[in-house]
Amino acid sequence: MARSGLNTSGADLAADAPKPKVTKESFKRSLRIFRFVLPYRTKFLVGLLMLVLSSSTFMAFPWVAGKLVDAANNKPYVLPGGVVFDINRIALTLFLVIVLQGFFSFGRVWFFTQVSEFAVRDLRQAIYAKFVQLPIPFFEQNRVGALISRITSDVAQVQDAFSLTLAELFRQVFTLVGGIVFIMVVSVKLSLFMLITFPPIVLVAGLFGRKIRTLAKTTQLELANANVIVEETIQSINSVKAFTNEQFEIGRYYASLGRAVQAALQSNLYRGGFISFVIIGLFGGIILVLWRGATLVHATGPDHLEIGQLVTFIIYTAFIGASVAGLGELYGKVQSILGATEHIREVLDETPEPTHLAPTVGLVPAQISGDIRYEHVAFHYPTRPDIAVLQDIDFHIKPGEKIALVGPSGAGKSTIASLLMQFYQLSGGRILVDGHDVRDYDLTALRRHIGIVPQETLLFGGTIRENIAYGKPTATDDEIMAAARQANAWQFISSFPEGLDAVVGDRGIKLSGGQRQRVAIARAILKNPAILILDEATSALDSESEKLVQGALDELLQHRTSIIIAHRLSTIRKVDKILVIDGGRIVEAGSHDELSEREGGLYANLLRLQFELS
Ligand SMILES: Nc1ncnc2c1ncn2[C@@H]1O[C@H](COP(=O)(O)OP(=O)(O)OP(=O)(O)O)[C@@H](O)[C@H]1O
Repeated sequence: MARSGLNTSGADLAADAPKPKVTKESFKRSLRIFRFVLPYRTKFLVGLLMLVLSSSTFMAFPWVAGKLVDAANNKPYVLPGGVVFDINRIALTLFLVIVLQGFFSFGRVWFFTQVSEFAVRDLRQAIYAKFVQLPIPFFEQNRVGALISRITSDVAQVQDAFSLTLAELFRQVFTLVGGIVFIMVVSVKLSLFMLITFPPIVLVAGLFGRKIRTLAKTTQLELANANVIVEETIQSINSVKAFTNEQFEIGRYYASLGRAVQAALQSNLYRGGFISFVIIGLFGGIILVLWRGATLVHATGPDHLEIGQLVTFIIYTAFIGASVAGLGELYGKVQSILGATEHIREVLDETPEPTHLAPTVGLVPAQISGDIRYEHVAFHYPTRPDIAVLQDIDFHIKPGEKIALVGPSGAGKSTIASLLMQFYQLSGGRILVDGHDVRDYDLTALRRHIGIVPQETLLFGGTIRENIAYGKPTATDDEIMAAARQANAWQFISSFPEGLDAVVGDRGIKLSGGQRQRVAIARAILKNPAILILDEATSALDSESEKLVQGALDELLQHRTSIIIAHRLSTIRKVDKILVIDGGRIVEAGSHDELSEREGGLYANLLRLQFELS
């Protein structure tokens, strides 16, 4: 059976590629993600206003606090109109400033989080819609874990950006610029002295930051590798147990975690160094400024500073220091966000299959009779361009006819069938349905007329009803029950206390293989397609279930053009034609009787082999 899709292994780490540098270009590209905010721009603007107001009141605090110290020093503040502000009034103003700040901060959080929740919902929706509409080769070229992290962790980063990081970035820049303006107003001399201490701090912090980012990237990559192990083993837990490889997997995971921890420890060493550097630099700077400020308070003449002014100055200096440190941290965050938006953008920019287009593109047949013609079809999988999987496949099935594809494993049987569904582009030849090239049909319209019962049915985690109705979401209960009866499934469904509402468990694991298959058959009966692809897998069932499934299949096959991928030759004696496939070519064609009598033929050989085995 062709692996119809998900790439759960392989080594595509492209999706976890290093984060982009914060360049003008990357910034511009990721700004495109802001189109998801556009529908909520009013709320966003109100949030922005609240942010400006809360940052402004925050900046007013040191200034008013300085005036309070001056008032305590018998120098009350006098407004230009002559109104005197004594200690009580200034303290009251200070309180008012804080209350306002609290209010504006609430507004900022309230509006920004609303915008981020809605925008992120839309973003997730857009990514998911894109995922389900992307062609199968996309899923073969990307790892499931990496794709899931697009919609989980990458989106979470963007959510952070919308709700917190942006506001934080703005607040820090505002504090930095505002702080510098305010200290200049208080004392140019002291400000210049203070600013001399900053460039070295910023420079060293920048170097530190770069090192931390490289190390953090390694940690993330190692962690992602460890997560892939968890994901793969959980998805294939049966194989892990069957091969008694629990210890091996535990060891593999432990080793991978060990590498992640090593990388994290090294990164944290630098991170710790960075923090202590910022503390020492910051406080060292404050002490220097205090010392210089104290001498200015002591001095007389034009350089003299009031104590209140010094207090104001020191608090602003602390603000400035904190915002520089904060900006250093934010740089890393902005970088992660740019990385995340880049990943998301890549998915959103992928070209989807032309399904569900409105208006439709191409032929939209209300009915099809099911005449199928493969004309010199050649094909290779996009992931393996050098290997010709099919060559010169040429056959015709008349409406209502049944053909069987037989041949050794890996011969290309499932691939032939999946090409009818247009899961992949042909590399040569063409396929006609009712005389028209399949590419001329509207993709959704054509697929609606084709049903498939796969070799191994994975059900969705809901109820049996939901799983059967997947073939026709508008089906009534009566239709669902009728389909279940025809598929020989009603007997076991009605034996469950919850009947159709019985939950099938993740991927249908609460049902047996035969039961799952009958649910899949009921689903196909409900869909009622003109063309049916049947990947026979009755070999996995015991003879009782096989009889039930076979009965259900006979019911399903009636009056439909059918392509049966046969594994057990005993089940296809009645088909109109058998095509024997070997190495991607049709090597024999004919009825069962014709082929079984052909001396030295592949079919006759396969038949003898199976007969001997049974
Ligand atoms: N998604 C895929 N990507 C790349 N190669 C694939 C893919 N699916 C199948 N192949 C390769 O194409 C060839 C034909 O596979 P296909 O599944 O069509 O064979 P099959 O005859 O149906 O086999 P089986 O009877 O074992 O189901 C094989 O060599 C297989 O390895």
